Amino acid sequence: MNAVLNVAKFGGTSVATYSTIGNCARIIANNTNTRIVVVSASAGVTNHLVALANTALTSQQVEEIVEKIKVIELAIVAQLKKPQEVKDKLNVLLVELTDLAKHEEINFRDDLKDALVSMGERMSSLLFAAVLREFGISATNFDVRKVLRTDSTFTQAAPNLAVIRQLAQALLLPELYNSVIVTQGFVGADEQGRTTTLGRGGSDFTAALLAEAIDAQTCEIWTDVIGVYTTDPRITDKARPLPELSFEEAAEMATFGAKVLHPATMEPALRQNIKVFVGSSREPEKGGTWIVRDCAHEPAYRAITRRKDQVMVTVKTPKMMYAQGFLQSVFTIIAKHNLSVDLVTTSEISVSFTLDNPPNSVSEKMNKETLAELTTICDVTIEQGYDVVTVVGNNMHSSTGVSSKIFEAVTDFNLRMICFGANPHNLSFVVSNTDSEDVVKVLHKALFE
Ligand SMILES: Nc1ncnc2c1ncn2[C@@H]1O[C@H](COP(=O)(O)OP(=O)(O)O)[C@@H](O)[C@H]1O
Ligand SMILES: N[C@@H](CC(=O)OP(=O)(O)O)C(=O)O
Repeated sequence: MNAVLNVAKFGGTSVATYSTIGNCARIIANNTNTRIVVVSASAGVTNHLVALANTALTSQQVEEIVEKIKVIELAIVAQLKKPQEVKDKLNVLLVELTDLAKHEEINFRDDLKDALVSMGERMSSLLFAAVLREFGISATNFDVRKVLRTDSTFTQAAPNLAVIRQLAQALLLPELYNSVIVTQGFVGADEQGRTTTLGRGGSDFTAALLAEAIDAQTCEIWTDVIGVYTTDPRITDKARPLPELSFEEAAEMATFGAKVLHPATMEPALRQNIKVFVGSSREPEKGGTWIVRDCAHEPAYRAITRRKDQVMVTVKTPKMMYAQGFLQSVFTIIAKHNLSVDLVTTSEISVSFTLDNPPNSVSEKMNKETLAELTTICDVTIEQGYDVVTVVGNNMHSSTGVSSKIFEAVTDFNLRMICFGANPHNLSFVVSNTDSEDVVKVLHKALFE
């Protein structure tokens, strides 16, 4: 067995067509250490599946969406030289998908939703392995549910690290001698064997978890950009790729909106010191970003991120001046509903905090329930229409002149809340969603151009 193991993850755009999978095949062939390949669903497929799972649709609308998924999958099959065996297996999966989509309880049962939404990765991994074999790479499609044990929090499942390690060492490691293992990102199974998912964008997390479980030294995230940039290149064409980042900086960027990485990806990397590479599967020769424990440089400003759709909650009670347990009661309610609070400020009688509010998600429903419960103990004001813009860097709170440069840049904007992170890597602003793009641009100009 290779002394050095690499896990390579390919995202939705890399797995979109026969030709983009061909690019991935060349990347895999170029690194003999790559023994596990984690794939996402082909671009667009998970969105279609989420629509099927979460929307009340007529049977004709269901048929139309299923048809769109079939078109994506069958376009890949159509280019295989020997399609028949794969076609038969794909048809079995498409029948399972259609049955789930038509299930009368699909919009109400999270276990069924996860079973349905996982189908994208189950199909793409089948096709991906077949394309690899046509490129002369010995490849086997492996059902990740045999090893990726999670709890039963459907749609946002949490991994059971000890069981994953044990199962991966027993079932996955021996397989790596024979061929490259192609498996599904984003998908897991609970103790009863029911399919779970790790939350949108969770394939990066799967790759890092499997890398940790098999003691891999590196984990590659292949996507549609040539690394992690100073800010989302879709916001400004002045954004530039970063050669190097620390685990902490990357975790902060992911948490505060850099979609290129799932927020939990850095946890396994940090625990086991696994170097993470981010690069473009279309242009691998252009290099990418290495995320490592110790960087050669720790600049004051590394990057700017934006996290959209934040809800700002202010809770107020005159009792706070006397009641020591008030803050605890508020955060107990928040924790009970599994909501994560990002930014917090307090005054004598009020506390303001932001909650993430992605549309059409479970947390939107939970937000409503949480707020109803909060109103039983205090006055609650909810403000919507905010984004959080974050400057990620190092020692921003203690270096002279660093924060003043940031504040000077944003002086023309109304800043609803300002927060230095509890760690030295983060300075965040809550701003109106109509301003956030401009705030990112002026900060980028001031700090990086
Ligand atoms: N700081 C950043 N650096 C690079 N890409 C970023 C950053 N912030 C946001 N992105 C966005 O992340 C996208 C890649 O993530 P994603 O679409 O989830 O890819 P994949 O499907 O390969 O997982 C890029 O196209 C880019 O627009
Ligand atoms: N397919 C899932 C998981 C994922 O990580 O996808 P991607 O790597 O394309 O962001 C999603 O769309 O959420």
